[in-house]
Amino acid sequence: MTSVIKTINLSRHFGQGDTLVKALDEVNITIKKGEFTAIIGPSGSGKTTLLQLIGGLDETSAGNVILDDKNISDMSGQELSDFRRDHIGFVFQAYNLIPVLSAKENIEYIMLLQGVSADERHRRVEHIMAQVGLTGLASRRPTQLSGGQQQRVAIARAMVSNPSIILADEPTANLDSRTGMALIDMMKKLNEQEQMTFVFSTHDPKIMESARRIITLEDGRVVDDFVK
Ligand SMILES: Nc1ncnc2c1ncn2[C@@H]1O[C@H](COP(=O)(O)OP(=O)(O)OP(=O)(O)O)[C@@H](O)[C@H]1O
Repeated sequence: MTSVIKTINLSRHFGQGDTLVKALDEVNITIKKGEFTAIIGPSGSGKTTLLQLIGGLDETSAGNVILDDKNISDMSGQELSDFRRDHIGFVFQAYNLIPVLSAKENIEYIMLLQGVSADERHRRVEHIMAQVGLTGLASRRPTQLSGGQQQRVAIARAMVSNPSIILADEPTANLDSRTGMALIDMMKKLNEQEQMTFVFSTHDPKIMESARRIITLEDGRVVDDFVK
């Protein structure tokens, strides 16, 4: 299998001297196409930092991130933002839904930026909304949807333009455990059907169990990497 994500001695430090925090410390991970991987670890262990660096949302202190055989650490701002748009789907708290847009418009947004035709956008939105169980809710604004439905919109939005990688930072946080599990089962199904690579962080032991690979971070280092 091809490797989609590779980190080489990836480090991210914050502060200096007495206040130096090694949020990530020489992390080497290879994730292959179609893997469904959970990143776990105690609070402050570096999960969000790792997902942000893999997604090109933050700058490395040292080391490299290779996505689809391209070194994103070498890319300029515009090149990186185009690459992100075309290769990565984000389900991040900071990238939440746009409140003034309907569910359908939120999902369509990136395809508009990509210049996808109206017919094709419509076709893809209908398809993905059915896949994530949102049929009939297209015209609702985020505030008119439950937390679980909003997360489904966020996942549909991340997946609709067929990125090779989906990065999700605690996608089930703020959901009750049944809704959280249903959401993870849906992600897993999509992962199996579409062969997209999923990497997500979680604190929830039940969610961890449903991952096929679990990478554990502690103090910015990989302390365990377990494939079922
Ligand atoms: N912008 C920043 N400035 C300074 N320190 C930071 C910054 N971002 C993260 N850190 C520190 O880096 C370490 C890793 O943080 P990170 O958010 O990646 O952890 P996490 O495993 O995602 O935690 P949580 O489970 O609580 O979300 C922490 O010690 C954190 O305080």
